[in-house]
Amino acid sequence: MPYFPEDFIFGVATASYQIEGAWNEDGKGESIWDRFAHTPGNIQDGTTGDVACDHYHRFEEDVALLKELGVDAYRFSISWPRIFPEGRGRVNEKGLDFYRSLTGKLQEAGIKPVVTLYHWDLPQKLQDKGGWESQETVEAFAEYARFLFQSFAKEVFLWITHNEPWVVSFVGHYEGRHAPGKRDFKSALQVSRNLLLSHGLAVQAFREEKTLGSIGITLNLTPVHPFSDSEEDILAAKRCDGYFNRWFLDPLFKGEFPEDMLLWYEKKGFALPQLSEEEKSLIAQPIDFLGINYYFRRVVGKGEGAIFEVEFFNPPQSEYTDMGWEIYPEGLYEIVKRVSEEYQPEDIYITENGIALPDQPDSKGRINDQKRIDYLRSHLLALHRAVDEGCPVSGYFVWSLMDNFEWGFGLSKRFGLVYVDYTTLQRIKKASFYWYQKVVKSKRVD
Ligand SMILES: OC[C@@H]1[C@@H](O)[C@H](O)[C@@H](O)c2[nH]c(CCc3ccccc3)c[n+]21
Repeated sequence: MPYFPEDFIFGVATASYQIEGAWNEDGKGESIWDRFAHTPGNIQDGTTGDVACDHYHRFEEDVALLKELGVDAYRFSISWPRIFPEGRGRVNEKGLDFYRSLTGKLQEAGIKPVVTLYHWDLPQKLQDKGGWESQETVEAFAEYARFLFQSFAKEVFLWITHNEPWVVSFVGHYEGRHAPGKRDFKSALQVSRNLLLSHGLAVQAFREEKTLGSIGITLNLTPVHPFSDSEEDILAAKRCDGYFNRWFLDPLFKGEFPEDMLLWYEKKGFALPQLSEEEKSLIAQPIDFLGINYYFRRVVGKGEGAIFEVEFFNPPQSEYTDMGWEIYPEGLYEIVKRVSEEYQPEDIYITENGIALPDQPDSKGRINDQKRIDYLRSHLLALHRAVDEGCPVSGYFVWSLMDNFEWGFGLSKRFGLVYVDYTTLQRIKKASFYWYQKVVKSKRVD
């Protein structure tokens, strides 16, 4: 019966734009996701985060759910434009008050706050001046981070500078499926560089302000397997591993972008200016932990696709989630082992893992999401193997506490341990809520 260490942290995760609503209340400035979701055609089901779970007004009820769940920690993100409506300069006191109230309620409930500084909702005013392609946003982020370290100097357990710089860079600026909806590979490369620089400046500010707690960054990492053992499929998998994983892991832990990827991009006409020695040491300064978001693996082979010349495969014998993602629990073990051995992070937290299912209440209003219980169990067992083999993993956060606004898919994808009825905003605890409650209490997965 696998037990996790007594001090292992079990939590759940959310993000500001996905749950808060109150998109233009109490002095909050517009974010790029407000703009993106208000632009017809961008969100598959035509919904927006204008209300979402209305967490801004219902946070006390939601903290009560967290207390009932019994989690050790709760990961949430701070909405930058709620604090600085124009991105920098004027502070919106009511925005700051909201997060003071939230952290106060968490403290009362004995739950450790885990704060993500940036989970994609950039102030629109900064986007109007170039967004993450611009040095101004890099500097504004450092000011925003420093202000939060000063404002919450003692009450935060973990600080995460960025959530998934890969998604911000390539889904937001190359694939165009996320805000700001650009489709320009050169912009995506420039954005990835600026996100890393802004991360470095924030870590520096954290150390200078002598803020309590730990600081790190969260990456979405996916094992990449070749479709066959042909030379060209193996090379395609290596390219994809560089694109999805090593592009951020190498600069953060080795101070260099991966050489093979720089050469490949140059060959494709996208030369990235060299990082100066100072920039390399800024990006690669020591962090206290690496956050890993794990959901699925990728299986690839040689393809004619434009920049990467790869083709993605969906193994027919696997099961898939409501997002169309393969269910592959061993991938969590694989990625933790690989990162531990190749990059030797100080510490690792699994900052997201979860599954979207077409959850609906039955005739008695119950939601028996057994498939979510099976998904979480299999991934926790895979994680336990890595912990048992000595990998430095200190915690695990389920995505998500409750159903919420799933970016380009809107409100149609449900990841929560708690169901949200978007017409009444009623919260309904799913079967997985009670299952996870027992895991958190016993530190055991059976
Ligand atoms: O999709 C579920 C969650 C999002 O709701 C979180 O905000 C985000 O941090 C997050 N990342 C991933 C995996 C990476 C990914 C994101 C978007 C598209 C494809 C893969 C899954 N999720």
